[in-house]
Amino acid sequence: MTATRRLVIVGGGHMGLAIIRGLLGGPAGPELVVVERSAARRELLAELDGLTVVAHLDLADGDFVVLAVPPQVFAEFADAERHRFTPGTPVLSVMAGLTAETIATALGTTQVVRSIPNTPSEVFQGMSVYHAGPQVSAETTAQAEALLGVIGRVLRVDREELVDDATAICGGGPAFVSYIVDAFCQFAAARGFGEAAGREMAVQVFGGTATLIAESGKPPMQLCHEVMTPNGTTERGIAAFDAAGLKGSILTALTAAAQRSRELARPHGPGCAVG
Ligand SMILES: NC(=O)C1=CN([C@@H]2O[C@H](COP(=O)(O)OP(=O)(O)OC[C@H]3O[C@@H](n4cnc5c(N)ncnc54)[C@H](O)[C@@H]3O)[C@@H](O)[C@H]2O)C=CC1
Ligand SMILES: O=C(O)[C@@H]1CCC=N1
Repeated sequence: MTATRRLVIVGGGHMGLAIIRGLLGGPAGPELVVVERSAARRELLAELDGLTVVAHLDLADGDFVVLAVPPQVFAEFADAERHRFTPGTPVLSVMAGLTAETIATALGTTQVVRSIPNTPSEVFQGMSVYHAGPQVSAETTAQAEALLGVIGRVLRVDREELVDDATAICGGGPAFVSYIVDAFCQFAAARGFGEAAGREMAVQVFGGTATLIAESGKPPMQLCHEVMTPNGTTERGIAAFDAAGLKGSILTALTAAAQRSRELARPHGPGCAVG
């Protein structure tokens, strides 16, 4: 990223802030600027050392732009700001749904990398998936990959539509996992564990299992069966999952999320209003 003058992040919401926190905690890089239109949000962002917070976009040669506004406001943003972009302005979009072509056409730059990161980027445990088409230069691709690499792991895909599926798996994944962790915490609380103890157990089980899956290289269902002592306690629990169709529900949820990403590609289409 040596060629980059400033990293300009547009949108300092949940995802923008997770990226900013990750970048601020990583090795020294170019000047970091966030453009945020909400005054309350700017106040919160201003508490971070090493970050320049502004209300309005202003671009110069050498700036690398990260778009982290909701997809529903992108068209309005592009209408207001396209005059600041040149055909060579490098852009990394983290917006769900919107295709690189839509973004490139709206802003008048050919240099658009489309990605989907996730909130664990804040603690360097992100999982980002990106696509860079043939019109994107090697330099822009390398800058985008280097940025995402500071905040976690990065996977490049050669078909852009896979970014929609990765949006379900990686982008939304932390929400799906947190939802399940919450159920573990609820059970612990109902059985009389204090909140901290329930949280500690649940987090260590999820983190420990993720590490075990990664380090053992074993298929997840093999590890599942290694826990299921015949006629034991876990077998009873998995039978309850199967009876409730849990795995089917998870597949349905991932499919729905990926479908929503594809819907968001049509920002003015039915069902694409904010909220
Ligand atoms: N939250 C997440 O875990 C993930 C979000 N994303 C994507 O990141 C983007 C942002 O999502 P969130 O951070 O969750 O939303 P958010 O609503 O928390 O943040 C969006 C921020 O953009 C600001 N904003 C809106 N229009 C603006 C403009 N014209 N100029 C400057 N700032 C503007 C808002 O004030 C707000 O602070 C979305 O496109 C979403 O699809 C991608 C991956 C994961
Ligand atoms: O829910 C959303 O639309 C965004 C994209 C992936 C995670 N959050």
